[in-house]
Amino acid sequence: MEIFKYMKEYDYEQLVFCQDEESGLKAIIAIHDTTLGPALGGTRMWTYASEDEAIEDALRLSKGMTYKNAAAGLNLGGGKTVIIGDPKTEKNEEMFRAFGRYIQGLNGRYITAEDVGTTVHDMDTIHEETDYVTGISPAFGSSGNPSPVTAYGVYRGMKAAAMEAFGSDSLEGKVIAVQGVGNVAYNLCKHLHEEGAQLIVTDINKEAVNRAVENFGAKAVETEEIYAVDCDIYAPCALGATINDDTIPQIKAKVIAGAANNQLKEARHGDIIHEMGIVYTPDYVINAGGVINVADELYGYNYDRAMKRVEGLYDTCTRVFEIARRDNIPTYMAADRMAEERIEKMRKTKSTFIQNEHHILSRR
Ligand SMILES: NC(=O)c1ccc[n+]([C@@H]2O[C@H](COP(=O)([O-])OP(=O)(O)OC[C@H]3O[C@@H](n4cnc5c(N)ncnc54)[C@H](O)[C@@H]3O)[C@@H](O)[C@H]2O)c1
Ligand SMILES: CC(C)C[C@H](N)C(=O)O
Repeated sequence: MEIFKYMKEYDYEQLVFCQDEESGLKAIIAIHDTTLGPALGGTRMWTYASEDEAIEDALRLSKGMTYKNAAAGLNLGGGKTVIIGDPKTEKNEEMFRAFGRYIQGLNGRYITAEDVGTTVHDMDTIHEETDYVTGISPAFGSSGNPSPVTAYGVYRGMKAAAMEAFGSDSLEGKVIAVQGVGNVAYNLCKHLHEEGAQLIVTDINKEAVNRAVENFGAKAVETEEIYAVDCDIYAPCALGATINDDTIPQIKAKVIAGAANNQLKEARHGDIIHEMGIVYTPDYVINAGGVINVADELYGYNYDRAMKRVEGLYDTCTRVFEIARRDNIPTYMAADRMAEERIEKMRKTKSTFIQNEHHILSRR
């Protein structure tokens, strides 16, 4: 992989490789853009097939966080970490302590939180070494596990999408196909079940499926069957790239709205589903609840304030649909436009010189 070429193409600021032999830490922190503020984004632990795959994931996910934070109206830039390893068997305390020291070394340019493969407990361990970590235990006055809040945001965004597609935001009686019923999607299913939606679920983890079947009366299908089921809404809540050349021809849903990051395998897949008349709720807009929640910790965490902001994702999604209609473009492009406009405006404002008294002239 030609790293600098890739970084230049998408204007990345910094890539940090962190290694600690004793604990087995191999981490990559990617900082995409800090125009709006310090880069905030979670730490993913995953069994990557190669180092290139890990680097690419860190880069892609950190850029996603720049757009997510900008679209959510947060004064934060985008960053992300990937740790190479199996989160089930290769974690240890020293690893997260060593990683915490690397974060501390960035002196606030990057703030972390949970992502796939990491937990509140891991964030607490990082916190032993640095304050630049969110999503730690509520006992520290923090916001804890972001997943239930992400789920609430996805639920709100899904209602906005239903309004756009069906003319009503009620999800009662709607058939919703949920792919992956992990931390976020389990909580999402709860909201959907309470509103009277009918759920079809799948997961590679049978226990997760059984939980949704038992608690929410969901119908279970095999993992490869989920795309083709008869449903109103498809909710991708596992990993990315599930909207692709193979799956699109199978999809019967009129709405795609889910928690997963990087749902479109390539941008052109967003064009194809747009032409098919599917209302696609851009991933980084609808799944911003978790980051909105952890970002509130920067001001002294207040649950009600954070939830009110997450509730507003309904309006943010509606705004994206409006821009898409106004400019006659797919929704993924409308979301990018919204985020980029905000960053560009701030970039221009920041070009104004501010006396920061850092040089000697201001003191003589
Ligand atoms: N947790 C958050 O607050 C948050 C915030 C924003 C975005 N996201 C994104 O949402 C998605 C889900 O996050 P999570 O925290 O619930 O993760 P999770 O690991 O708890 O859940 C993911 C689930 O998907 C299942 N899965 C994996 N591959 C699958 C496949 N091929 N088919 C079906 N199921 C499969 C897993 O078994 C697991 O149960 C991720 O893409 C994550 O990046 C999460
Ligand atoms: C900061 C987090 C809660 C990050 C979350 N994993 C996301 O992708 O938005």
